[in-house]
Amino acid sequence: MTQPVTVLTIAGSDSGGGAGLQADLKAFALNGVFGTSVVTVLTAQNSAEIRAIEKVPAAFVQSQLDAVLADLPVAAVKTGMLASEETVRTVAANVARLPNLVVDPVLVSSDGAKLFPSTVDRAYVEGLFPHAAVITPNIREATILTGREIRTDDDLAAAATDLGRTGARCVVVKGGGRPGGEAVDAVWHDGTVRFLRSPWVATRNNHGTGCTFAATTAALLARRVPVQDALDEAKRYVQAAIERGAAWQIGAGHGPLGWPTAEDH
Ligand SMILES: Nc1ncnc2c1ncn2[C@@H]1O[C@H](COP(=O)(O)OP(=O)(O)OP(=O)(O)O)[C@@H](O)[C@H]1O
Ligand SMILES: Cc1ncc(COP(=O)(O)O)c(N)n1
Repeated sequence: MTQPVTVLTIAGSDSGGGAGLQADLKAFALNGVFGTSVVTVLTAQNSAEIRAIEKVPAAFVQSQLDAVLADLPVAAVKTGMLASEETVRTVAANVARLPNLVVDPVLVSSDGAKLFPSTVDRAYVEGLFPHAAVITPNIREATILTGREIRTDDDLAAAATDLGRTGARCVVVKGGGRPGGEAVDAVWHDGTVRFLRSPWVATRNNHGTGCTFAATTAALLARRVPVQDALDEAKRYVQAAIERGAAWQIGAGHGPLGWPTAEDH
C-alpha cells in the first residue's frame, strides 16, 4: 500500500480555524500528505481580529520539534507565525533537520499593522531565509523586508529580486492584497523573475490565503514536485479554495477558504 509522505508545519494556532496551523493541516490533507504540527503561539482570534497572542516558550518549541523529528519521516516543512526572535532563532538552529523548508514570514496582521518588533524581521533574514527552499512574503511583509514601496508588477519583481539576495533559493512576493482584476505574485528563481496570475475572486473570505499557499507548496515539494511546478499548482489550489468558500457565511469578518476537489484545480 502506498504511504503518504509526512509534512511539518511550525506555526501558530488560530482559534477561529481559518488561518495558522488549522489552515495548514487542512491544506496538507487536501493535497495528499500527512500533517504534523509544532505550535509556536496561541492566538485568541476570530474572523474579524487577533485579540491576544500567547507565545509558547522557545524551549518547548524545541521539545516539540525533537519529538516529531525523532519519530516521523518529515519530507518538507512550512513555517508560519513564529512571533519572537528567540523562536525564529530556535527554528534556525534546527535547519539542517528541516528539508524542503518553506518560510512564510508572518510579520503583519491582515489590516497591515506590524505584529512584532524589527528584531524578528532580522532573525528571519539572518537565520531562516538563507536555508529556505521558498520564502513567501506578502506585499506588506516584502515592504518591511526591503524598504521598497510596492505598487506595480515591476515593484513586485524588484522586491522579489532584492529578497533573492538573502540566500533563499526561491522567493514569491504575493501581491494578493492589491486591488485589481488579477491576483499577481512575483516569483524569483535562479536569477530570473516570472509572475503567477489568477483571476481575482471578489469575496471577504480570504482568511488563511497566505498560510494555504505556503502549506500547499510544502506538501507538493514533499511529493517531489519541482519547485516551479509546485508554485503553479499551489496558486491553482488557493484560487480553487477561495472560489469554493466564496459564498460561505462563517463569522462576521474575513471567513475561511473552502475545500476544493481535485477536479477544481
Ligand atoms: N481574492 C483573491 N482572489 C484570488 N487570489 C487571491 C485572493 N486573495 C489572495 N489571493 C492569492 O492567494 C495567495 C496568498 O496571498 P496573500 O497576499 O493573500 O497572502 P497573505 O497576505 O499572506 O494572506 P492574508 O492577506 O490573508 O494575510 C496569493 O497567490 C494571492 O495572489
Ligand atoms: C496563527 C496565525 N498564523 C498566521 C496568520 C496569517 O494568516 P494569512 O496571512 O494566511 O491570512 C494568522 N492570521 N494567524
